Amino acid sequence: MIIQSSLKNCFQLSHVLRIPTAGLKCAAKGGLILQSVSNDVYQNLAIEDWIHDNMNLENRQVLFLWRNSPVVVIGRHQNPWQECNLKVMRQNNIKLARRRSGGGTVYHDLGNINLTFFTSKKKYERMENLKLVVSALKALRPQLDVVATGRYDLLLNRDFKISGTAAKLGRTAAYHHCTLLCCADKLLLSSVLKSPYKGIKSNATPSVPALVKNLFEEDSTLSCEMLMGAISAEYATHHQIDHCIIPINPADEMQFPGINIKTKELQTWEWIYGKTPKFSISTCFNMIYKQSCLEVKVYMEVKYGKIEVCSIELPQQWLPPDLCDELKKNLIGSKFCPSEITAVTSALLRTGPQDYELHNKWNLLCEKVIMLM
Ligand SMILES: Nc1ncnc2c1ncn2[C@@H]1O[C@H](COP(=O)(O)OC(=O)CCCC[C@@H]2CCSS2)[C@@H](O)[C@H]1O
Repeated sequence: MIIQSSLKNCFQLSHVLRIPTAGLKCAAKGGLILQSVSNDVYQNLAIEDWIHDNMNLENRQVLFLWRNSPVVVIGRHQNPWQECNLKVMRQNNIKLARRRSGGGTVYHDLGNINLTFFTSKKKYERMENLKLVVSALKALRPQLDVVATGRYDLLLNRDFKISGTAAKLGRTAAYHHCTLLCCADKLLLSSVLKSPYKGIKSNATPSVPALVKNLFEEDSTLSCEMLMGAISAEYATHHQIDHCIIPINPADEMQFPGINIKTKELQTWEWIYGKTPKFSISTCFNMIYKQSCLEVKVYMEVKYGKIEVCSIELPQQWLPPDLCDELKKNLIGSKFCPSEITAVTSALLRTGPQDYELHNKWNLLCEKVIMLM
């Protein structure tokens, strides 16, 4: 594998990537292989957007290789509360990202490779790309049993998923991106992709869970570097271009004008959580107070990630209705998010009942409501 830092024998990157303005059209044709120097998911997703929006892909195909630090990546139309365990993610410092393509939820870490195939909309062909990946794997290890399925997964030994696919089709440009599991943390993968939240109803796209395997489990001599080298070599042969991988820095505003705004947007709460399709949650929990247990029923409707409707049912004799109403009133309009609800309830508790027992009961109720998020 040749990683070109000098860009000798490669297209001049600045020339190739610059936005085509009225007078400046990117002249270079053929294929291009880029690899991100960043492991930041938001930067890498932003580069995908940037290439999609700014590069002239009419006569050029681009393969972009990238890896991320631990993150769960949900599809454009998904509900993170339905798809993953946000508590476990917070505890393990695993980020959450929403991508612009549709489809299901996947887990990434440095043991997972991402491949993005950019083409014009006309040349967009997912099966061709997956066949290229299969050929690359076969070239590296002929004994591997890897096949592409009708839903564009790659399966190892018939039963185990090693790659998942999603795509974005623009007006003229398109990209198909897929994962490839080399040696990701499977324990974390399965624990973060299990939602503990019950009673959610929505029209969000559900994921299709599968048994997964790392290629490393089949052959422990394989590494991400070898896999990326083999895939880029296959891509170069297929497109009759030099096998050179151009490293790119997705924080380079000079090279990618406007990239930092794109990165910031992908990091906002409004994009990650706020784009969740409207949903409702109908659940109940038990509260133990002074050796007695009572059941609390909660119903909420959440739109743009914010609580729109809220009802909390609990015995009147336990907590005066006006206190419960006060809590509901303050929850409406707040983000369905533990840090925001903690701030809201802490402010309420400061001005709330001075009576020691009522204060404790109210505090307990607030804590339980926060745990739903
Ligand atoms: N990294 C990875 N690779 C392959 N399969 C995975 C991975 N993580 C989880 N899974 C399994 O796939 C299902 C979800 O399958 P489902 O088919 O619902 O979704 C997908 O495959 C989406 C792939 C998106 C690829 C993009 C490429 C760049 S950014 S993300 C999940 O429940 C697990 O069982």
